[in-house]
Amino acid sequence: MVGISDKCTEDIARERKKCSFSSTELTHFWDGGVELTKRRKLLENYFLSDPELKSSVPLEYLSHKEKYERSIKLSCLFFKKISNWLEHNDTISAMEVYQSVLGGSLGSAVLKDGFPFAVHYVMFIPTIIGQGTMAQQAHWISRAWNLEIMCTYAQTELGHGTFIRGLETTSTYDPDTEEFVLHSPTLTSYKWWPGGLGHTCNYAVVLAQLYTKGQCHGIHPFVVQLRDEETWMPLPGIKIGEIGCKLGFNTVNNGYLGFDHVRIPRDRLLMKNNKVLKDGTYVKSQNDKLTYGTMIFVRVIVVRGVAASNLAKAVTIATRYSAVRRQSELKPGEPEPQIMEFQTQQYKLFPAIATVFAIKSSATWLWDVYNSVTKDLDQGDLDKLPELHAMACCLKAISTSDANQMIETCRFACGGHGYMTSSNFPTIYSSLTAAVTYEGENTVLLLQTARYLVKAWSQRDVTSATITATLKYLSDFRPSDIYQPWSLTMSNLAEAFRLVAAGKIKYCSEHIDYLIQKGYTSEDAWNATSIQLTQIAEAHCRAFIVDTFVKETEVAVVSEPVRKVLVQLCELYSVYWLLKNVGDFLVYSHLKISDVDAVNERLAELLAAIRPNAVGIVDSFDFHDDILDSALGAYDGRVYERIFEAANKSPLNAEPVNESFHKYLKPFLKGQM
Ligand SMILES: CC/C=C\C/C=C\C/C=C\CCCC(=O)SCCNC(=O)CCNC(=O)[C@H](O)C(C)(C)COP(=O)(O)OP(=O)(O)OC[C@H]1O[C@@H](n2cnc3c(N)ncnc32)[C@H](O)[C@@H]1OP(=O)(O)O
Ligand SMILES: Cc1cc2nc3c(=O)[nH]c(=O)nc-3n(C[C@H](O)[C@H](O)[C@H](O)COP(=O)(O)OP(=O)(O)OC[C@H]3O[C@@H](n4cnc5c(N)ncnc54)[C@H](O)[C@@H]3O)c2cc1C
Repeated sequence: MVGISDKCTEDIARERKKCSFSSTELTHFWDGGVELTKRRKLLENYFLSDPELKSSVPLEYLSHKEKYERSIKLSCLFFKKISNWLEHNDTISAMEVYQSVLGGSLGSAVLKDGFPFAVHYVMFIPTIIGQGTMAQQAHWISRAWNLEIMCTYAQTELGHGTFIRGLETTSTYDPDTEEFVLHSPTLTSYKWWPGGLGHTCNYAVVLAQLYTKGQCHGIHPFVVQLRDEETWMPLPGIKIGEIGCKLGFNTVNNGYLGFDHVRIPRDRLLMKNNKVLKDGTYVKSQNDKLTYGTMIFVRVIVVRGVAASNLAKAVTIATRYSAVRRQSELKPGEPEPQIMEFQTQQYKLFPAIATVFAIKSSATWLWDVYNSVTKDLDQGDLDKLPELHAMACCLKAISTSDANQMIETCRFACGGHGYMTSSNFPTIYSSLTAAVTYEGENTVLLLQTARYLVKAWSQRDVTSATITATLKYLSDFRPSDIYQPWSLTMSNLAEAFRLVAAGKIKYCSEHIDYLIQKGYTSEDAWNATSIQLTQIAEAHCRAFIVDTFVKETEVAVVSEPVRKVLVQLCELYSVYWLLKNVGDFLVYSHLKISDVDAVNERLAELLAAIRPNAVGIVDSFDFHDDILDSALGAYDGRVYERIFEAANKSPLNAEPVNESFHKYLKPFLKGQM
């Protein structure tokens, strides 16, 4: 084995030497500034140097029960450590610490398969903030924040996840006792999926149909105690358990929950937006969609915290591996090349790198808009809520769906070794692919954005004076019939994406109108157009992402070599997605068949231009080896030794002959069985 390691480390060191820009500078850009890089590293050092948070046996070799028990032990140690940090350091805010633990990648170094406490922070506390009165916030946030109680968010039921108006759990107000009575009338009304619900949480926000004075007012959030605070026994009338093994998230303790006429006080209804008075009178808020606010928040944080972050990990592993893995021949008789020399390999990796940066720039925009709209909502101004909802839906859907496919491609790019658990692809993939479904299944979210776009199309002339920035291209739209020469400038590419989006929105709107004229109901016309409707949401989202990425490369405060890399990635993102949907560009933009060769040429040029910098670019994501947790992707490139070390952690290798030989195999082979 001597020599292999040296060769790999030499290969990867050579890659770093030929980099044309400062990887550290790009790290600062990625983190949002030098100071933020420093703070991230400080936190990583604090947590990752603690031997208590390290596990000797890899998670995959534990039983389901052992995995859960270890996840609780590690979560407690981890969150205790967070409290200690916050007590002794005031340089980094609590919000930032929790963001890097739950929303960044740090947590995954401790609990690979997810935290059973995550929903407590990511959904329960935000729901109390968004839906609770000041008094409710004071009470519940302080209890939850101080970890006196452990909570989850129970919305989805066995029968309904998407169509939340169809939830079946009831909460009926009894004015005589000033209580609500929670009940699960059917098996399908059982809550199903909430993170930590199984055995970890003793409180939950429960979404239930509110009945008062014999009338149903739709779904509302209630804080419900599920388990005794001392004994942790389920309270009377509460039927609770864990939902069993899943593709991933096996340490998240997703649970089920049913109610048998469980009584809770009136003030457990979160009443910031809607109220029930003591006598049972219902007081409605200005917009019933405010109840859906927590979902917007999670969609917003998933874009960067889940999609960009997991894709960045996957492409770091695959790119570093491609720099040290040698295979086949490019030219007869020459030494085996690094697999990254193959153009097809570059095509698997570099668009994924570009997508990470593209998602990140849109995620930053989304987070800023979320914060500004939240402030407006607090002042009673709901004007920008529809745009935020539409953009959160399509960005969550497109970012997770791109990351899902590209993580698989990164695994393919690593050949057989990518299939090993020690590559870390299985965990990265399983935690990301869950996000395609949770917090709004992606098709459903694209249709939400499409609904907004079709409405905007019909109003584009009337509202052009006040139209929001993300829709301005609709009021500016002129069909591309008039010949204009095609050019491969970034401004022309961005314009082409807008033309495709506008052209497809126009087509869908006209198709719906046509079907209605033919006698379809508007609902049937919508359903009969829904494949194209999901595509308009994607086209709108791509145009937005390209636009945002272009603007970011223009204004980024970086050196020219770094800007050059960003511009190449931005162009690659655009050219890659153009060629993936070339038919649309031929139909709706100024692109002509005779221009397509030049676009393909440009793709090849960009791949070749990015090639020497590829390792440097993924290095700039600056993943600590413990966070990447991959035999294929560690910084030093010692791939083969790590694969071997990981294999030897298999419990089967602890003894030379397994007892099953004596019990079964031997008798079988000797014909004695
Ligand atoms: C960084 C790390 C972070 C996280 C990772 C760690 C841990 C977390 C892991 C997992 C957590 C997962 C948690 C969950 O999954 S919780 C459950 C989430 N569930 C969903 O998302 C359900 C999806 N369904 C819906 O959102 C809705 O039901 C619907 C699909 C939108 C349909 O609702 P409906 O009432 O039928 O609405 P429509 O009739 O279609 O529309 C009416 C009207 O309302 C507008 N609308 C819809 N939703 C919202 C919203 N959220 N905010 C604002 N406005 C909304 C819609 O556009 C329409 O407007 P019109 O003007 O056109 O009438
Ligand atoms: C790992 C994980 C963690 C989760 N955590 C939580 C949690 O903490 N709390 C919680 O409450 N929930 C949680 N969920 C539940 C999650 O939010 C739902 O699974 C999700 O919203 C999808 O709903 P569904 O399962 O009912 O899918 P369905 O709606 O049944 O989807 C099935 C198919 O039907 C299609 N479909 C449905 N409606 C439409 C439509 N209107 N138009 C077109 N197609 C449609 C979908 O596109 C999909 O192809 C979690 C789920 C997972 C996987």
